[in-house]
Order: sequence, then C-alpha cells, then structure tokens
Amino acid sequence: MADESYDVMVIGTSQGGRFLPIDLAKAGRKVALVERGHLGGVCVNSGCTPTKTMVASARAAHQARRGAEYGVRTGPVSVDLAAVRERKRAMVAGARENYASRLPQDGLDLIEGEARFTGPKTVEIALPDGGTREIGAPVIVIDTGTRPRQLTISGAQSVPVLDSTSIMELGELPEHLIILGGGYIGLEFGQMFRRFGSEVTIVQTGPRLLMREDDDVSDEVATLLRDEGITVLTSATPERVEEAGGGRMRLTVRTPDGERRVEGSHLLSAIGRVPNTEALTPVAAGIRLSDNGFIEVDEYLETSVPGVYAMGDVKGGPAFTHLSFDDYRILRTNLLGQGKASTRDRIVPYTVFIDPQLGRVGMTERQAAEQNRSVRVAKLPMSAVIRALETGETRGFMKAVIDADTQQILGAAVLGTEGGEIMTIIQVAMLGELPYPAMANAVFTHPLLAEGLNTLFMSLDAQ
Ligand SMILES: Cc1cc2nc3c(=O)[nH]c(=O)nc-3n(C[C@H](O)[C@H](O)[C@H](O)COP(=O)(O)OP(=O)(O)OC[C@H]3O[C@@H](n4cnc5c(N)ncnc54)[C@H](O)[C@@H]3O)c2cc1C
Ligand SMILES: NC(=O)c1ccc[n+]([C@@H]2O[C@H](COP(=O)([O-])OP(=O)(O)OC[C@H]3O[C@@H](n4cnc5c(N)ncnc54)[C@H](O)[C@@H]3O)[C@@H](O)[C@H]2O)c1
Repeated sequence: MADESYDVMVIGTSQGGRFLPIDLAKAGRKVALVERGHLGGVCVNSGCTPTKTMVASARAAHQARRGAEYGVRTGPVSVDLAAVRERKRAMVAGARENYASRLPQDGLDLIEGEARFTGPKTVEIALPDGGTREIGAPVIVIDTGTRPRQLTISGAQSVPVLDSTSIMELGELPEHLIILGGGYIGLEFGQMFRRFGSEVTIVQTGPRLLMREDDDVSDEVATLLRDEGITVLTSATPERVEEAGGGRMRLTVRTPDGERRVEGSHLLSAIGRVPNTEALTPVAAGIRLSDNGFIEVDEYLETSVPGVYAMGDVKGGPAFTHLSFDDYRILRTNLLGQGKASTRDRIVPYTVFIDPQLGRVGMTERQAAEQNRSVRVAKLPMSAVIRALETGETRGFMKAVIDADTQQILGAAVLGTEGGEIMTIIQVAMLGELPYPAMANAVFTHPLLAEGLNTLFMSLDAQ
C-alpha cells in the first residue's frame, strides 16, 4: 500500500498534455501531477518555442542581407548572439509563466520531483529536499518525453559536445559549427547558425537529409542549404573527434570515398532522441517497453498494464507537440467517459522550420509505392506561384500524392515560403475528404500562395 492515494497521477508536464490534469481535476478527480524539471516540458523550455524564436532572428538577418534584391539599402549585417539569446530566454520565461498560471485548480497537486514506479499502480517520488513520497493511483498517465541521444564516438568525452539545449545558450557565435545529424534538429540549427554568420558543416550518416522524405524533397533541401553556403556531407559516418589546438576540434568521418577530416570550433550532436524511461523504472510496474526503450501502447494509449497510459514522445513514433496534444484529447475523452477515442487513422502533419519551410502531411510518394497503391503525383515549382515571385521567395516546390482511383489526396509536401501553412490547407482538404478537383477549382484569393494550389492540382488534368 502507498502512503497517499489519488484518483489519477500524471507524470511529466508537457506543452501537449498540459490540460489533461486540469480537466480531470475540474471533473472532480483528485489528481497528482509530478514534474522533475521545468514546467511545460521540452516544447516550451528547450524545443519548439526557443528554436522558433531563434529561427525568426536568423530569418531577419537573412532578409536584411537580401535587402538590395528588393531595392532596399542596408549596411553590413551582423548578429549579436547574446541579444538573440535574451529574446529567446524572455520568450521561454513567458511561456513557462503562462503554463504555471493555469495550473492552480481545486483537486490538483503539483509535486516537484522525479517519479519511479515501485509497482503497477504505485510510484515513489524523489523530492528536491532528498525526501520521498509514495503515491498510489488506479489511473496513471506517463508523459515523460525524450532527451538527446548521447554521442558515443571515440573522443566524444574529451571535447565539448553541444546538444539542442546547450547550443541555444551560447553567447558568442561559433566560427565553424560541425553538426552531426541531418534530421529536423540538425537542419534547423544548421541554417540558423549559418544565417547568424557561422561556417556550418552538416554530417549525416544516411544517404540523404531528412530520411523520411521522398528523394526529391531531400535533394531540394540539400540544394537550398548548400546555396546558403552550408557544407552538407551525406553517407558520412563520424568515427572519432579530437582536440586540434587553439580551441578547435577535428572530426574524422568515414565516407564512401574514404576517410575525411573536418575541423571546427564547435560540435553539435543532433543524432536523435531517447525515451525518458530509465529513471521511471516502468518495468517495476510490468509495463512493456519496445527494444529501444519506448513505452508500448495500444490505439487507446493504454500500456500493457490496464489503467496505465502513455502519451507524447515516450511512446515512440512521430514526435511532435501537436501529437502529444492530440493524445491529450484522446485520454480526456476516454478517461472522462465521453466516448472511445483512438489514434487510428490519425492524419499526421508536421513542419520542418527551415526557410523556406517544409510542410508535410500524410503519405509520401515512396510510402504509396511501398503499399502498392496506384497514385498520381502533382508537382509545381514555387517559381510558378505569382505570390512567391512577387515576394521574391521562389525556392522549393509543392507536391501532392493522389489516389488514382478515388481522386482523394493521400499526402503532400510543400517546400516553400509559408510551406507549413499551405500544407495545412491541403490537410484540411484531406480531413474533409475532398477529391483533388475541388482544390483545382476552388476560388482562392489572388494573389495568395494558396492560389498556387489551383495550379498544382490542375496540373493533374494536363498530364
Ligand atoms: C530542439 C527541438 C525543437 C522542436 N521543435 C518542434 C516543433 O517545432 N514542433 C513540434 O511539434 N515539435 C517540436 N519538437 C518536439 C516536441 O518538443 C516534443 O514532441 C514534445 O515536447 C513532446 O511532448 P511530450 O508530451 O512527450 O513531453 P515532453 O515535452 O518531452 O515533457 C516531458 C516532461 O516529463 C518530465 N519527466 C521525465 N521523466 C520524469 C520522471 N521520471 N519524473 C517526473 N518528471 C519526468 C520532464 O522533465 C519533462 O518536463 C522539438 C523538439 C526539440 C528537442
Ligand atoms: N519542426 C519540428 O517539428 C521539430 C524540430 C526539431 C525536432 N523535432 C522532433 O525531435 C525529434 C528528434 O530530432 P533529431 O533531428 O535529433 O532526430 P531525427 O531522428 O529526426 O534525425 C537524426 C538524424 O541523425 C542521423 N544520424 C544518426 N546517427 C548519426 C551519427 N552518429 N552521425 C551523424 N548522423 C547521424 C540520422 O540519419 C537522422 O537523419 C524529431 O524526430 C522530431 O520529431 C521536431
């Protein structure tokens, strides 16, 4: 028996799941909310909010440098990284306060400390003062997220290795930033620091950047980054790193053409993330984990232990705040007896916040081929969109994958200015199950980027 009992315990306070404990408390449940770090989790403190705030600074620098293209005179552009960091810190502090201000509720106890399962429905919490509390609850929701995967190559212990959190605390610009990983984090920081003024090299083990995307999308992203002066090495496996003197370091990478050495002043590891499940000891509760430590759940987000649920990144699969938020919707519905919601057939959108953005939803062309689906593919360069021409933002393209039999839109990639917003228009069409001709013939305002969707889908009739 635990010392104290609650109706529900939620472990972790993410941006996605922030309303679940509040809603449950409002509905009369006695709720314990446990957090070992800052309120709000990764998104607010070290993920979406700070990165997108800094991406905005990088874009301002980029646009200032492009002034002459628009007939605007500017002087030499330089970036004050400490001021960028201040803007970021203020944004994070505001988001954190906003979270905290919503928490006080009758029936909701926020407990600061680290949770660890001691049995199927009991959790011990290690408190900051060194004490512990043991709490039991018939319903437990795990929302403990992920953290950066540690770099283990030879020499990694002997040089400073930055991760996605510590790089945002730099006060001075790296002279040459080497980035390991060509995923979301590597690309967003790579372009950001290039625009701040650093030399940047991205080292990617895979044969392409953004390995989940179609080849043409990955290739175009690589072209965009190279055009901005970033060195992109693909099929390049980091082997060892060592000090090179003068505060520099030397990375040795294996490539199909042999060994290659890259010297830089800073090293960022962005090679993926691992679940926060060690300290939690879910195995003590009998909760089944996948081979790589993520918590296994069914479509109702229930773990192998009835009454114990997992939401957000800790359950593996696509890791985005809006999915954590949708997990909250599902759990709210099911735990408050408002119906039976599930993750089945969930359309997953995401946006990579490089500039121009990559907005993505649904199936890629490759996934459609793997499923032997009969599809048609529409593609339009952004340089064919009048709004993009007028605003001088013509890089990239739009692409949609259509079911050849039903005319339904299966997926889309919009690599272009405001690509995330344009992708969302296509996502809404998918949610409404509109056949592609409805998009080809819709009356969209001239001259918006959305108007390009007419041209994109009309191109199928010209094929
Ligand atoms: C640099 C970066 C940029 C990102 N940008 C975006 C973006 O633009 N858009 C997007 O959708 N997603 C983005 N993400 C991903 C997004 O941040 C995550 O998908 C989201 O935060 C997942 O939320 P979550 O519910 O898994 O919980 P998390 O936000 O991971 O929070 C988990 C919480 O649990 C706490 N915790 C862990 N273990 C314990 C324990 N044993 N006891 C008590 N508390 C514990 C942690 O302290 C943490 O506060 C980004 C991520 C990173 C790293
Ligand atoms: N805009 C967004 O929504 C956004 C932004 C940032 C992060 N995130 C989330 O955070 C998660 C983690 O991002 P991430 O970029 O760290 O992971 P990722 O899995 O997206 O990319 C990691 C990349 O590193 C490569 N890699 C692996 N080991 C390597 C090594 N030793 N050396 C060089 N390259 C190596 C992989 O091939 C892969 O392409 C993402 O899955 C995403 O869900 C989302």
